[in-house]
Amino acid sequence: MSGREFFTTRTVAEALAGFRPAHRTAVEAVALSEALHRVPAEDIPSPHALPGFVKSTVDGFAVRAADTYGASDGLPSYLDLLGAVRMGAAPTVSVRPGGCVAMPTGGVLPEGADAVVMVEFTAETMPGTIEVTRPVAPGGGLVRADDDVATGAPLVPGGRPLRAPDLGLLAAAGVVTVSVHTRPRVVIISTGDEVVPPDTATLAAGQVRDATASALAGLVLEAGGEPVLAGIVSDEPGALKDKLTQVLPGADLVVVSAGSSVGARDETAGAVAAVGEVWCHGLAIKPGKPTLLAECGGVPVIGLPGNPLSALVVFGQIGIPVLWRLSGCEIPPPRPSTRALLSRDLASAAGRLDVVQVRVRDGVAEPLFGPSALLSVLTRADGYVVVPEPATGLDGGHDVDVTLYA
Ligand SMILES: Nc1nc2c(c(=O)[nH]1)N[C@H]1C(S)=C(S)[C@@H](COP(=O)(O)OP(=O)(O)OC[C@H]3O[C@@H](n4cnc5c(N)ncnc54)[C@H](O)[C@@H]3O)O[C@H]1N2
Ligand code: MOO
Repeated sequence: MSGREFFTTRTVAEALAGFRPAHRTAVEAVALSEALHRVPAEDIPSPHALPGFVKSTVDGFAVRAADTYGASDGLPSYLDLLGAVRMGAAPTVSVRPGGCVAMPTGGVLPEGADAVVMVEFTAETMPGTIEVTRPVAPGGGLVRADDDVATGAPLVPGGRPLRAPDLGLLAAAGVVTVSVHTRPRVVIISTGDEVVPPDTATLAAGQVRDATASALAGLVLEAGGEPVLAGIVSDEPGALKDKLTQVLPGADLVVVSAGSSVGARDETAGAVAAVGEVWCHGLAIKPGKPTLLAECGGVPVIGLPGNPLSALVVFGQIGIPVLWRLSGCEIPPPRPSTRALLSRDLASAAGRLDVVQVRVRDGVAEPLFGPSALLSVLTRADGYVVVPEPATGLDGGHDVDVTLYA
């Protein structure tokens, strides 16, 4: 052990508030079919009012509301049937006092009418005469031309990933291409002389297959980024610096796993300092203390702990919020969560954020313990519980928030 230590330890809250790259990815036009989960750079205004015409919301008869006032089973109103509106076509008749026009749901309200009475409250007692047994107020049974969206009003907000209904509203307004931020290119570098590619059939003593890069690539995809696997870099002095110099020009974010601790061969801090500026080295989080945050020529660089479990936890807490910001996402999607009864006490240190993996069964959250050298804890977990920075622990027997894995 060299006697080196973490010099610039920060809390997770400080990192989320202070490690906020100014860089945003470029904007590109994409077809609606490609736009799910992409982030519009700005509000997208509606070129037209929606639905665009006064539209019946029920099957029934277009009427003048005043002609139905006081109508009841005992004392119905009788109206002359003047014609019918066809779906998808302009009305060819108008409604005069004492008259009505048959309406399908979704039809255009004819001139002269101000409401639609539902067919359930009518009967054709004689051919051409409609009996109405319930009054309808003006505006009843219809939506106005701009009730959904007014001309020029935003269809969807900028800075929020597009959801399925957003695509529907854009399509309804005839907006078939949208300007969205490009997916951040996240370059993933694994380091360590012992780390070999996952397709290595037989391991020599002490070798491990690269678990972290594949898992990080999955997290990047889930968060809307484009993972770029840049391979495994040896612990040889200078190798990581050369790799960083090579990948930085094409990267929006660089993630380096392992080599962030304080051991004699831990190279990340030196390599990053040679090409940029270290923002913090050491994060008050468990697991994941050996984390390094840096900026190299405007590109954020995250040095993750070597243990894959710790690397994934830190990427979830810090890397994904950074990725969202890079992609122009000012309104991050909420992570799925549930409330569950914590089965036992959790101890923590004040000032440190603890991320505890849990299984959730029948509303009870059972912590999964084990050294962070064991990755399978994450595959067995249903989610995690956070012990926030100010707390010294959480008491068992109380409900806690569990963030769920999708
Ligand atoms: N004296 C101290 N020693 C350690 C501390 C500390 O604070 N003081 N922290 C421990 C913690 S916690 C972790 S996490 C590790 C992090 O160290 P490094 O970031 O330098 O990572 P390595 O030592 O290179 O690797 C740790 C472990 O993970 C395995 N590994 C690395 N990369 C991969 C990969 N891509 N896929 C699968 N497994 C990987 C590596 O073989 C090691 O077993 O430091 C502790 N020590
Ligand atoms: O932080 Mo280590 O990252 O606890 O396994």
